Amino acid sequence: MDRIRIVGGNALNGVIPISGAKNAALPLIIASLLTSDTLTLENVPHLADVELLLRILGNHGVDVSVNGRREHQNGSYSRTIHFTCRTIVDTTAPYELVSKMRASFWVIGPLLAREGRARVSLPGGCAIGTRPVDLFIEGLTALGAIIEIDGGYVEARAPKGGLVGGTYTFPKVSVGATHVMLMAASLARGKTVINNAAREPEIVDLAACLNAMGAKISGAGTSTIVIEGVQALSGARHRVLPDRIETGTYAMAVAMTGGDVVLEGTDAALLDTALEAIRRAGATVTPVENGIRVVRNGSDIRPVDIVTEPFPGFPTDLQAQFMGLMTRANGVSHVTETIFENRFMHVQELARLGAKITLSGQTARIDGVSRLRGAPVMATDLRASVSLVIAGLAAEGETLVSRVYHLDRGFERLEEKLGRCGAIVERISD
Ligand SMILES: CC(=O)N[C@H]1[C@@H](OP(=O)(O)OP(=O)(O)OC[C@H]2O[C@@H](n3ccc(=O)[nH]c3=O)[C@H](O)[C@@H]2O)O[C@H](CO)[C@@H](O)[C@@H]1O
Ligand SMILES: C=C(OP(=O)(O)O)C(=O)O
Repeated sequence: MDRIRIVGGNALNGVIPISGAKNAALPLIIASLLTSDTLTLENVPHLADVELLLRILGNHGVDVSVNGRREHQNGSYSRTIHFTCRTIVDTTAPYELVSKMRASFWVIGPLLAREGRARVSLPGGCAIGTRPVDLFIEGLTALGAIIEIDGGYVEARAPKGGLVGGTYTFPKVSVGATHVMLMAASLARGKTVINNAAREPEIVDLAACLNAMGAKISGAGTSTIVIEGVQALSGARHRVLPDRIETGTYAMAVAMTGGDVVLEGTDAALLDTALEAIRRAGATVTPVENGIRVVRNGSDIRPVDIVTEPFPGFPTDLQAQFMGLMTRANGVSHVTETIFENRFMHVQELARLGAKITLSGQTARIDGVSRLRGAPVMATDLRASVSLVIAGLAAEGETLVSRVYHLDRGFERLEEKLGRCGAIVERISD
């Protein structure tokens, strides 16, 4: 199993190209199930999660053709992928595939809308909480679906004549269930109103792509989304938006090590709250043409308290990385996690590097230390694993991160991107 070896202590200087967003690419790829025409997606990142989803869609009858691999001078590459699903050949998404990644559960929306039935295994994904699917079931039921859970599978049927528009108010904000409602309601008869919808940029990106395919969605990016159902969707061409979590991760890495880096191909507006927290921690963060420049030269890292919240709040997917940064702050900070009940597994691994963190319920108190020391550590989930990389970059000596398959789910060519900016980071294949 691969490991990542880091020798800490170098500042980061240079340019880091930001890839297309994993969490936008996944629902966009799933949307290809909604049409018999070709959906073309540009800027699709090369990640384990994307490759797995391509396999899952192949199982449903989607023909996938990858082209346009384009090397950039800075080491990123985007791919253009064409998806064509003339007919859905299988409406079952099996346990073996769905249990590996939570987003694969989202195929339930298009399968149900286009074929009138879906049998989808209960999902897996990062072990960061219980992650139930009750909101998906309630939302789809509001569109007339009849749903049962049997043998670990969610079995859903549309009423005769297909899904019908309805009104659903989410009792709690859910990104995934909002994606699924957008896809399902786009092909329902009549009008759907979703209240307390997720407002994440990835929702806006999916709505834009669906509208390019002929859907009639308004209000994406606000709490109320209205969808006028249409009879069929057509093909379209759409570019995946930049990855705001990858952007924030590298911005925090620079704030941690010091240095001067331009994050290229991204947009500060996607992560205002996180960038503001990085500024308060002492880095200079400036939007520049086609990206963001992050600089910290000499100044201390200041302690900053954060609380994770749905967009536009501080993203839970940057919580572990920010905690990594705070381990070196010149004072006490607090990190409160409100989205997932078990997203603190990086705490004990950061402690191996010398971090001082105490947990009390959903809040971590971080007593900043003046130095971290390299150590063997274990990745426990996707974002936790990259928080260990950030800490390792600033630690004295060697840090060895094991279980890097977690990292490969969401960070494209991480060691190459950091290496080009002066970090000593390499992958060791045993
Ligand atoms: C592939 C992808 O885009 N994943 C992101 C997505 O995950 P995901 O879409 O799974 O996250 P949700 O927004 O649905 O989850 C938010 C909260 O709602 C709860 N919930 C959700 C659905 C449900 O039926 N019942 C329920 O109780 C969850 O357990 C969690 O506590 O949004 C999360 C929150 O920003 C991010 O951390 C993930 O990176
Ligand atoms: C938690 C994440 O992914 P997933 O929802 O697929 O587990 C993530 O991207 O940080």
